[in-house]
Amino acid sequence: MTQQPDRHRRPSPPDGADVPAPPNRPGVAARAAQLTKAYGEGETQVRALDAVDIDIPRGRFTAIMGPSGSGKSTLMHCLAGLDSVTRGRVWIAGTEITQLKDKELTKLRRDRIGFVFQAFNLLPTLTALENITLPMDIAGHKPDPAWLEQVISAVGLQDRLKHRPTELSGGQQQRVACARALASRPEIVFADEPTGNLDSRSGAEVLGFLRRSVDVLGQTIVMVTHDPGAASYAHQVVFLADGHIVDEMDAPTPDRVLERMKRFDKLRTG
Ligand SMILES: Nc1ncnc2c1ncn2[C@@H]1O[C@H](COP(=O)(O)OP(=O)(O)OP(=O)(O)O)[C@@H](O)[C@H]1O
Repeated sequence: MTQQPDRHRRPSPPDGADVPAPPNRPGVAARAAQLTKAYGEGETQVRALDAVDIDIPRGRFTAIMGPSGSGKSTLMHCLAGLDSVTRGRVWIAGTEITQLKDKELTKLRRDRIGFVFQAFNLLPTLTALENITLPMDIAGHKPDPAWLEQVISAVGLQDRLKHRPTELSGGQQQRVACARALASRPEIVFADEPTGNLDSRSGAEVLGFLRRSVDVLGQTIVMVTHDPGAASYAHQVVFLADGHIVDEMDAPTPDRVLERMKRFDKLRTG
């Protein structure tokens, strides 16, 4: 259980030299190089991310943690092509998304990325199954029946497929949202506080499913969370502070993550 602080970081190339390579290695699902995101201008400018280098390993569950305002959501949004970058480059597998036009980016997000948010965002008039396949139906893609069955059985929703969201518990609704994110077999799934609206038991069910979707179904997941217990379901945790990656932890436990987070509090108050 050793920490490997440099595993996902790459040395920063000097300006104009050694342009970072696209992540052709099969082990890298997403990469950011010198990713900087600033909001606003002049004296009121906030640098939410400051020259971040990160590789997201394929087939692993990565949690992103850090104090409030450290840049977690901004990092996730920039990696997923939901937000533009101020400087730097981002790839999803071999595709540099910071070079794509809006339409191409929309298509890439639809076809290659899955999303799970704190709000379940299910359509109330559709059944669970219809919600799960909706993005693929809109895109005109047919789900692979064997894969869909695997995903539905992994989330434990076989008996609930004809129910509408109001007939499901919060945990079940979020499991529908997870199945929807995985239905198209995306290259990477981004989850932003997926258990933020759930009680601890339902949260554990959802996190257990996310972990199984990596271990059993071979998916890649990146999750932003405030909760050390949630982060402990991941294979590794990346810690952000003030827009920088400041630490990483393999095989996290709730206690070790909590201890690490306390050190941020001490820095702030001490
Ligand atoms: N649209 C925006 N306009 C201006 N500043 C923003 C905007 N979005 C984020 N910021 C600022 O960027 C910094 C990083 O924000 P971000 O939401 O990424 O942090 P976070 O770690 O996800 O925070 P939290 O844990 O509170 O959700 C913060 O200082 C925030 O106020």
